[in-house]
Amino acid sequence: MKLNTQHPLVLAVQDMGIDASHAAAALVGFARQNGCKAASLSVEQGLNSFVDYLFTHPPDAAAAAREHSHTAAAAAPPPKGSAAAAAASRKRTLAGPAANGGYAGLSPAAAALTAPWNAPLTADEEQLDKFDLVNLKVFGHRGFRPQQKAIVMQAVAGRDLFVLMPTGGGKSLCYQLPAVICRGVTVVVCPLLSLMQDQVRGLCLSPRGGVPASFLSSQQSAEESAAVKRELRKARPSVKLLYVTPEQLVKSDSLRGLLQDLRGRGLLARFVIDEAHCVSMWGHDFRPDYKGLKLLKSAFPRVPITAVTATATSQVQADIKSILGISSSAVVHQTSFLRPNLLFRVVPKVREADTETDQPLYMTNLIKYIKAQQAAAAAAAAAGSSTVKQEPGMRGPGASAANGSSSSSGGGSCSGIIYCLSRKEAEGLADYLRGEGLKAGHYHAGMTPRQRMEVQNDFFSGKLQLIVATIAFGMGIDKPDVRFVVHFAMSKSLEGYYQEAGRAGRDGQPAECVLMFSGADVNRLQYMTRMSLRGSRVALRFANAMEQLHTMRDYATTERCRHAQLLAYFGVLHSDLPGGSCGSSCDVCRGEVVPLDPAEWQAEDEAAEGRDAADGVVPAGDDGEPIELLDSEEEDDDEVLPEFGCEDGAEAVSHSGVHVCAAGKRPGSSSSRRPQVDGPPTLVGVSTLLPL
Ligand SMILES: Nc1ncnc2c1ncn2[C@@H]1O[C@H](COP(=O)(O)OP(=O)(O)OP(=O)(O)O)[C@@H](O)[C@H]1O
Repeated sequence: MKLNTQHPLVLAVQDMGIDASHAAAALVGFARQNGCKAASLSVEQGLNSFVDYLFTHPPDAAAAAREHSHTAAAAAPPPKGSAAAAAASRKRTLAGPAANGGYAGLSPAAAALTAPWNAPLTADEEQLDKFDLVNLKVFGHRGFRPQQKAIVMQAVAGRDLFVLMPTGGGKSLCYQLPAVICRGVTVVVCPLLSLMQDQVRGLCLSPRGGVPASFLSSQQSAEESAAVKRELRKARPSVKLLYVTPEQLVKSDSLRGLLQDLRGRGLLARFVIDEAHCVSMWGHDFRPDYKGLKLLKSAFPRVPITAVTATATSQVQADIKSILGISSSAVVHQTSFLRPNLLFRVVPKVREADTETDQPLYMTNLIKYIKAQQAAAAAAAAAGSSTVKQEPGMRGPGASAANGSSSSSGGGSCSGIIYCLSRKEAEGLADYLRGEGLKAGHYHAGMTPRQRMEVQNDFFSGKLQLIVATIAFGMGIDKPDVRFVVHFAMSKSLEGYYQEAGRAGRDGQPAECVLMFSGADVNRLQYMTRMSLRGSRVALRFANAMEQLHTMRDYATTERCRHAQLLAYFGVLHSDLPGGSCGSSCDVCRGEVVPLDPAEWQAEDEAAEGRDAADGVVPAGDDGEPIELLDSEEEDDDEVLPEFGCEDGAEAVSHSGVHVCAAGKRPGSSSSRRPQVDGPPTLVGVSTLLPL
């Protein structure tokens, strides 16, 4: 390694489990031996000093100026010609290292550069209040979206909160920003391990310097979780956000003991219940362990709670509040559910064979649709436009080939997600699309965590343009430029559909959500629901699941503004869409409905009734594979299985807490399946090299 000795070197280390400080010391020693001025400091030192600064220094220009003169006086002159010298010559240095006791051996200007949020403030920045300043410097946002700031302010004031925002609305900031500002640790309950890992990685590796975050999971090694716990026991833990699964929080006495210890020291800032709809059995993704979270209010009565979800009807909201013990008068923040940039369409899944390809017509149309989308994106990129105007007369994949041209694009890249009902269907369709020259990958819960991570990364990097997936894909996926989401088969509920479809167009640019409707798919879902939830113990849930399925079917088969139907379902039609229809953001309002054949799904419905009377038949999809209503990595999670295993080793399918045993088997308490996980290494710390 050759070092540039002209520049001082700062090694910022976040030590939360891995022994990064040893590595840092070794590197610093090496750098010094090679004539470099070098020092190490912790990333969290920078963040803490910034937060401390905000509390001790009101953001007015005079105070900032005083701080500047104080730090400037204390500063040792940085080496001439260095970046640090340039920084020191700029107007003001925000971070007061002397006051905050950090950065031994570094000049303030050099210290300021070690974490970008400590960089000198511009005159404009000095006018910002602490919320705007943290939003800008730590999260990189120039402003707040509707409701975000009010939520953040109330969180910092210690209120219980209920946050209801659509997919991609910006819910994470509503608890991550208060976590940065507030003293102590914010505990985030998160349903999926992969989601926790993504969030922690995103926070720690932020280009703006990172927010110290970590997680506890049963899939960590003992050393890793011990290191995280050791950090939490410190007088001043560096971790600002700690992610845990509901299972851990409910079942682990030692974790709760640790949290009680933090609470006793005034260092437990808040509980956040992410995907809070999982708490309610009326929600579309009920998960029994979430119900156990009712213990939080009794065990930690003074610790505020934020419940966060993208989908909750008023019944589900009431249920969540009652279970979590959030007072009914707690502030509910609900932003508009209207996503006007999304164009909703429903198209028939025409099964007749295409005479040219011998494939069902819906396959031909799907290919044409995707290629047309890509062509339009390329054309838009070539024309230097970031969007392509949605032209009347354009159709989704169920329409005739002649109409299969594109309707939306957000520029050069054209990513899409295609949701399937079963793993086999997802694999088969991805294969088929690749055969057609499309860059497609598949994703489902049957893949190893490493395989899933690879596919996800390829999708993010653009190596793959299409992901063909079961519903295992998507929660927490923050890819802004997904231009279309096609449902190859309908979802099991309208809430699920809106959440999945809502992964399109998170950047606010035009995007399409196309549902390929077929009576056969209604039948598949209906039959599987019957099989999975029948029995007296779950009678209510069964009835609820069927109602959800029928609401979904009605969405597809009713010729009424699609946006209006969705908003009415969430009970916000009048506030979000005062005119009662979107005007031009759905096939109905654009007069582009491709007619469905009512006889098809009505006949299927009756057929399903008939089949349901016949007993003991394992429901199967077109491909002969059992249909997966439910597809979650959690089925491989040994935190979940013990409570929901099946008798006699019968195969258990699990998704979001709904466990299905093979016909005739009762749910039991087997913990025999302990999966091998070969996922990516658990992230408990990061280190960053920052040359000055
Ligand atoms: N104030 C803001 N300004 C600019 N971008 C923002 C702002 N708030 C959030 N974002 C961005 O919006 C995107 C979506 O945010 P986030 O992931 O929090 O959505 P979400 O509501 O949690 O969605 P989901 O329900 O899908 O998880 C992210 O890329 C985030 O950085």
